[in-house]
Amino acid sequence: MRTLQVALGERSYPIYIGPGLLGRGLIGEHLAGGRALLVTNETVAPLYQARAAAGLAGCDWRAVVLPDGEAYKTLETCQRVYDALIEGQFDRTATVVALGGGVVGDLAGFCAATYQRGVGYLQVPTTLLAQVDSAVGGKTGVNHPQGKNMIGAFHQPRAVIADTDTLATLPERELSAGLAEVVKYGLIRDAAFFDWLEAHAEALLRRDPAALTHAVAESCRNKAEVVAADEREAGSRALLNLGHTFGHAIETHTGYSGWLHGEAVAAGIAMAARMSTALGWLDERDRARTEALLQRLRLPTAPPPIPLARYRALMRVDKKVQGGRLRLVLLRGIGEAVVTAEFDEAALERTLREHAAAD
Ligand SMILES: NC(=O)c1ccc[n+]([C@@H]2O[C@H](COP(=O)([O-])OP(=O)(O)OC[C@H]3O[C@@H](n4cnc5c(N)ncnc54)[C@H](O)[C@@H]3O)[C@@H](O)[C@H]2O)c1
Ligand SMILES: O=C(O)C(=O)C[C@@H](O)[C@H](O)[C@H](O)COP(=O)(O)O
Ligand SMILES: [Zn+2]
Repeated sequence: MRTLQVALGERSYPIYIGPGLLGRGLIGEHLAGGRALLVTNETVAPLYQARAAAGLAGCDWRAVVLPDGEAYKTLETCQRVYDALIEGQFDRTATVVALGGGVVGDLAGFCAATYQRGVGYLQVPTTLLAQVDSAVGGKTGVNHPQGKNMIGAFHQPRAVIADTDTLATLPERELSAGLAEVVKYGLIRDAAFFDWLEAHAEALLRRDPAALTHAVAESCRNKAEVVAADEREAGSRALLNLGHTFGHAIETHTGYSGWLHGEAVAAGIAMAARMSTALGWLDERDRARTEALLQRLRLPTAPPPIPLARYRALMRVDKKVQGGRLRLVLLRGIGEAVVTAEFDEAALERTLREHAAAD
């Protein structure tokens, strides 16, 4: 087992990474003596609820099983979690245990942040995307029909327990989606990790355990450092949004179904790279390396056709907009990104026009 730490003073917490962690009692050890509500979904429950129950042996807990899918990451679904907490007479010593992918983690974390003005929660991620990204850092929330993650709260978990055995049952498409966020860390701050990903793309796709564990651990290390430096995204944390302004627009446009978050982020990263090259900031060789790696990982590098005016409007529904000005994460090189509003609009226009549908 690897253990990392997210260093946030009194809100610091461990990230455990390794095989066989679900049944090892780690969940029970982090309940701080209170009762637990396990939040999971209809796909994950039959696969892993029994193993999580072994990790909760001797504890007082119950479960709520939600419908599966990004389209259910809504306030309406939160209501089901609140109902379970109230019907189960959970008090402020309760711990919410999020067992599942990023949808379950974001939603259960938000319920924990808001139930009785805030109770503790544990992230027990079972997708690659959740293990490398969403379980770490305390961004919780749900979608609004007009914009991704528009309702939410910063609320750090008490621990992250990433059992890498769960990745064995992940559909191939979901594995690739998680790899999009892994590539992101290489691009924004870790050129050596990007080189490693180029050398190990096939090993990752065939789920070589050592390669997957390394990818999870290096991703968590990078994310923990970024979050520790800027917990509430006053500045540098926004780099973790590489590709997301383009990508969230795809997810909203498609009604949170059809495109996976990681797929939309991959297309968004490729678009951010093209725009960076159009601005003269990223050389063509590094842009081509970026696109080639995403493609080898079986990820899309272009958005679906979206009318230009709609794409522009969707991109403005973004938490990085300040004073009406769009800010984007753009690349200066592999391993070097900036968040900026200072770019030539023509480069953005050109990037959007390349793929736009007729208005
Ligand atoms: N909070 C953050 O910092 C952050 C970061 C990145 C992404 N996100 C959010 O995370 C979400 C995407 O997360 P995701 O990619 O995990 O999607 P997801 O939660 O929808 O999970 C993907 C699919 O895999 C299934 N699944 C989960 N574990 C499985 C397993 N071990 N075996 C088989 N199937 C399994 C799920 O039921 C689902 O059908 C988006 O809502 C995104 O906005 C949040
Ligand atoms: O943790 C962060 O910060 C991120 O930006 C990670 C992203 O991968 C994630 O998709 C996040 O939810 C996007 O944040 P948002 O603030 O743009 O909704
Ligand atoms: Zn993301």
